[in-house]
Amino acid sequence: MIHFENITLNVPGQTLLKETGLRIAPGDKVVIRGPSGSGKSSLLKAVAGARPILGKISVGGIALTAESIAEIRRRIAFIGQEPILGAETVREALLLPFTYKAHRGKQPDDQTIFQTLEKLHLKPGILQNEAKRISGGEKQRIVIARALLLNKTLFIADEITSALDPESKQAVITQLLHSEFTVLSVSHDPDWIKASTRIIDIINSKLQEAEV
Ligand SMILES: Nc1ncnc2c1ncn2[C@@H]1O[C@H](COP(=O)(O)OP(=O)(O)OP(=O)(O)O)[C@@H](O)[C@H]1O
Repeated sequence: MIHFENITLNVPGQTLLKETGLRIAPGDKVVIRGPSGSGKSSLLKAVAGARPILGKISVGGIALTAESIAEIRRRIAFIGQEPILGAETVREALLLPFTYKAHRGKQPDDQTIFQTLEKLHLKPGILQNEAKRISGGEKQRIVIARALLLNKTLFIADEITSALDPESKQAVITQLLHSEFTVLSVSHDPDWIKASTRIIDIINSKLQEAEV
């Protein structure tokens, strides 16, 4: 589902990561661990074409290039540490993709929206809130809700449980990790790591698979 081949991640004056290969298969739940500044977030961003990286990345058989970035982003649900919802209210943010040509006419009804929010331990009242005023953990769950409503199956998630209360965290773990989805994540949360199927540590600028 995601392949990395001969990748090198540089910051000025330093190589953070140099790796010959990593293959993530459909349905894998991969969590990346490593010290602060080791390049975990950068690696996730590189998959979405949002961080320069040397080497080859492919997603669903499509090689990441300047031309294919838009198509790859359409396939991925990227949940960053501080999502920008890009709309005035939470409802507008949630339904934003359904105003685009690719999803027009497929807007979910209110019942489906409420059920999706409930799965993520969010109350329907949040829809009326100003998008920029909800908490970071709520923003991340709205991005997940949007991806579920769009039937996305490939999730890239950067520390998405660190700000959550236990019930919300369990809801997110159930939706993303007890699922058929493919998930590439960064986390230090023991519950998230336990529910993942593969653990990869960044050690001395290399990716090293750990025992699960
Ligand atoms: N767009 C960028 N351009 C240049 N350097 C960057 C960029 N983004 C991040 N960096 C640098 O790359 C390094 C790795 O950052 P990254 O956020 O990937 O680390 P991380 O392992 O996710 O850290 P943390 O656990 O603290 O979030 C840091 O030194 C950071 O300053």
